[in-house]
Amino acid sequence: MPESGEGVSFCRMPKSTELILALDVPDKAAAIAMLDRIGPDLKWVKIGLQLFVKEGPALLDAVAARGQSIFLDLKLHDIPNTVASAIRSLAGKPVGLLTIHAGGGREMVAAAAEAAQEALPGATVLAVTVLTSMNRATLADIGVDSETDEQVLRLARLALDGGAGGLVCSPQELRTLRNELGPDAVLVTPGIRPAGADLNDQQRVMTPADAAEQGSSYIVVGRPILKAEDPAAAVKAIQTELGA
Ligand SMILES: O=c1ccn([C@@H]2O[C@H](COP(=O)(O)O)[C@@H](O)[C@H]2O)c(=O)[nH]1
Repeated sequence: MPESGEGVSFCRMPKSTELILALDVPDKAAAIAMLDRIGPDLKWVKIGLQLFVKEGPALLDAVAARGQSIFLDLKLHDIPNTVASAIRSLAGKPVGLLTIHAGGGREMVAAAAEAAQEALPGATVLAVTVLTSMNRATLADIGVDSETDEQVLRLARLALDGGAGGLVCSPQELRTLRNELGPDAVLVTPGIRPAGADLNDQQRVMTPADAAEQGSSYIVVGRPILKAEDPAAAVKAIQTELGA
């Protein structure tokens, strides 16, 4: 819970911020080549839809065998039974973090959390709040007439109430969520761009250093590393920004 002193409210922060590489490459060969180029200093790798759809669950074992922890970013969003069944299909796989969409509702989140407890003990189910590629206008397009941070907070409360172990949000909501949830909440933030980097399709962004300062548990970075001339140097530069 937030602390306050002499009328000023402030929030304690998590001890450190870890980098997760979004391994958005076409296939296993490209994935392994990229991990070889980056080397052993990277602890966390995010496998998303592009790579998982192409290679299937066996890829998880191949990456884990290299000693890296896996964030499986499937953003599951379906009726509760289907989401729970998909998670049960992952039983025994080396997954440390797994995403579902908070927008699937409380029952879906609860079914996912329960299935993960059985099938993936030790994994944290993260609920995606509002995608970092969205803003006030694109939320309005889908009929959500709220400020982005209000919608993030609404979905965050629902997801944690339903049993999610953490949240995916943009770094721009970190201050609000830390104040609300305290230092122990797992807050994972894509939408990270080193100063001067191309935003691509991201809308709600922040630099690695600022996201760390605002209390991100894990930052997720893809294209600024994958497209860099020297991905290992890009990883090192970000880790240095994080104070690692
Ligand atoms: O709200 C979200 C949720 C997930 N992502 C994922 O993170 C990476 C970001 O990649 P960049 O190349 O650094 O933009 C990507 O895999 C997304 O699927 C997100 O961006 N926003």
